Amino acid sequence: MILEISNLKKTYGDRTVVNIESLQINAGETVGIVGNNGAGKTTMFRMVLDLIRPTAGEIRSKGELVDRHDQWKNYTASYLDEGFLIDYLTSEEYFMFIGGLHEMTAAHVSDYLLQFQDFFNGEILNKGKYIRDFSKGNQNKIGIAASLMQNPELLILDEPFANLDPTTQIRLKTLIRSLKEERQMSTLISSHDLNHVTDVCDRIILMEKGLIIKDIHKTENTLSELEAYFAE
Ligand SMILES: Nc1ncnc2c1ncn2[C@@H]1O[C@H](COP(=O)(O)OP(=O)(O)OP(=O)(O)O)[C@@H](O)[C@H]1O
Repeated sequence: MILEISNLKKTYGDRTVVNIESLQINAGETVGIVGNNGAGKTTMFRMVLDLIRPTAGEIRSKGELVDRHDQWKNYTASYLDEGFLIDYLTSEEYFMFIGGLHEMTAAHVSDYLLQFQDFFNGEILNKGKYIRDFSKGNQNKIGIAASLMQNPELLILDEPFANLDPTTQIRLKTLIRSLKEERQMSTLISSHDLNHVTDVCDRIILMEKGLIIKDIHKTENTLSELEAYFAE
């Protein structure tokens, strides 16, 4: 079990925005989190990554409480938003910086980036631009590629398909699938794109007002089931 959540609550004032009794994520699963604006997806991710403190409850990664231990940081990578980037660096400088944190040499970083040629689609490297001057979609690509530099066992992405062009959306799905197959990587993806998320995930969790309303193992009916739910 890579992640185990129990009785997790986050309250702001008198509003409970996350209220998850129990959720378990198994190693190798690709899990999509769907739900309308304000459902609590990002807040849940922030608690899982120990970026904000729960009001109550526990989050364990491989059995260890994430707010008490650091071991999970060695195998957990994430890209939630552009706040994860360093906007006054160029993309190359940023990759070198992140690579340095993982004890990669400059040559190793350059070599690593070769596999992202398709994903970057010629828009990321050698542009002589600071990260702040890239489009949101291209910032996404930089953040996702950088998050994967540590060879994570668990990857957490917040709305990764938003702002990506259709070609890159498809390439991102291919990338996630191949990392699952090659390395048994587990992925948590929040998304408003029901098509992409049901396509790439084996399990879909539907949240509403902080609660888990459905936890579905994907079948050929899942997309239409979700579409019917959101059409109501
Ligand atoms: N720091 C905060 N103070 C007060 N309320 C907050 C805070 N952070 C989040 N919220 C509220 O918590 C609720 C859940 O927000 P969250 O961003 O987790 O939802 P989400 O499912 O990620 O939504 P979206 O699909 O719009 O990204 C929202 O109503 C939001 O306004």
